[in-house]
Amino acid sequence: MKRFTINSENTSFRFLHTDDTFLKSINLKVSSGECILICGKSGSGKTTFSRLLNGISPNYIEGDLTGHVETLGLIAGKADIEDYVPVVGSVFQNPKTQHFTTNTTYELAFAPENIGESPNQIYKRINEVSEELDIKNLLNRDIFKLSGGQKQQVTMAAANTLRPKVLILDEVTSNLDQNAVEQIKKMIKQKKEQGITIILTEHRLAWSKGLVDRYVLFENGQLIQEWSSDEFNQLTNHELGQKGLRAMDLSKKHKKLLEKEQKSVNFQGSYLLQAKNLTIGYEKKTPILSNMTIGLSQNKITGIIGPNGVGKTTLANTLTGLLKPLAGKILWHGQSISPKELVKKSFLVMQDANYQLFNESVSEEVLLNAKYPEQKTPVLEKLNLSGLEERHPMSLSGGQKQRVAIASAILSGKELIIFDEPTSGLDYVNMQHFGQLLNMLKETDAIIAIITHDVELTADWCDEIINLV
Ligand SMILES: Nc1ncnc2c1ncn2[C@@H]1O[C@H](COP(=O)(O)OP(=O)(O)OP(=O)(O)O)[C@@H](O)[C@H]1O
Ligand SMILES: Nc1ncnc2c1ncn2[C@@H]1O[C@H](COP(=O)(O)OP(=O)(O)OP(=O)(O)O)[C@@H](O)[C@H]1O
Repeated sequence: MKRFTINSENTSFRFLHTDDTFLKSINLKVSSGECILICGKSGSGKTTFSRLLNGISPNYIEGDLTGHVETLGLIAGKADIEDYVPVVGSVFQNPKTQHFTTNTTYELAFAPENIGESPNQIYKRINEVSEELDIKNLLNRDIFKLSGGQKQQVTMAAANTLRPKVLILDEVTSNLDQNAVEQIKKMIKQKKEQGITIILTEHRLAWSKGLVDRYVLFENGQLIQEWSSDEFNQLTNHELGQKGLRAMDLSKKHKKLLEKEQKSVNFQGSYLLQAKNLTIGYEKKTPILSNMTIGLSQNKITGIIGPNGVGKTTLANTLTGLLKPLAGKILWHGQSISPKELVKKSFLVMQDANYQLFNESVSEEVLLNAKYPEQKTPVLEKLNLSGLEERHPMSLSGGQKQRVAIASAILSGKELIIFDEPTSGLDYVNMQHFGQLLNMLKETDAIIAIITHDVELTADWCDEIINLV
């Protein structure tokens, strides 16, 4: 009888303290060297299922598991989490939750050290894996001082140091630029040739072309459809959209995006917020971006794009007053404005929603400092969060957390709202709804900027683009 690397038979799972079984009777068999992509709307159960494959559930995220699910002979519910460590490498949706150390090199050394390897072996592994992903420049750095994309790359490398036979990658490209995505694609191709089994859970599908053998669709905790890559490639964007999925072909959107680029700022124009000769960074000696002149308007959505580590988040921190400029001026209605005043006027939705969810329930979270509390119900409805008002924000799926942070920003009524990678956990439908909310926000005269690597979001919803290089 053929032995599968992953074998799930009638797997069902009910979260602790909940009444209903969430995952329902999942059947999936995956062979060695296969690459499977699990797609589906935000909250459909992609992460919940993948956690049964790497031991996180039910070991850490507890619940009632029935049926049978095994990964390389390790049976969920019976095997300890330590048994999975050497053979299953995982990258979680939010890299922050999985760092064990504060230095990138220590982070890569962590797993091999734990299984008692010699310093020489560890050094060799770090060397190999950082070369493979082209991240040698990120070694020996403070993890907390990395950009979002850089963190994602280090986490990807750390998941690979032990050369696991199965890789579970939860939205690994959501914060990455084109170049970094290409490195990851190259690596996955090599892994497949070596017989490694790969499970991707993704909303952005375009990058997976030519890489994935089978696509499976989750909906409301059920696996409802399966396609070969050929079958999937034949689906039109319209058909994908009907299933709540994003487009496979982004070339037209790319072109449209580049046409929108904001070439230079005309100070005669109506830029409410202007930055003149702005130099930003964390230390005077090593500025991140120098002598920039840019403007943000009311009634327009400005996309801020550029490669990983170029300084997009640093710019957002500066424009919202969290970081002092190293040189240059920020003007509001033509008048100089201090960082303290900027803080009062602005709301920054951070790249990692975990950093800004502090309350006990979704409702409390979105109403904290809300200027428009009466808009709570329609905004939550638009963001598909109705029914989750009493849930603890930390028990939500990645995309749901992201939408809670977005709802807080919209209800805050602040004059300047910057979203840092707001769509990393969002499916097609939620992305469109988010875009529609942005259009409504435009009418309130708020200044809206979006930092993103999401081509679809930028091409569809941004009126102007600031391309940082
Ligand atoms: N500990 C928990 N208790 C109760 N419900 C939970 C818990 N963790 C997750 N859920 C719910 O289970 C559902 C599936 O979540 P999951 O993270 O698997 O979704 P997902 O498809 O990966 O979504 P996303 O694309 O947003 O990451 C969501 O509705 C989520 O709120
Ligand atoms: N607290 C910090 N102290 C020092 N350097 C930092 C700090 N935070 C970020 N950096 C560095 O500043 C540079 C710009 O980072 P930033 O987060 O602004 O990039 P980004 O364009 O938003 O990248 P990404 O697309 O990967 O999110 C990076 O090289 C990063 O390593």
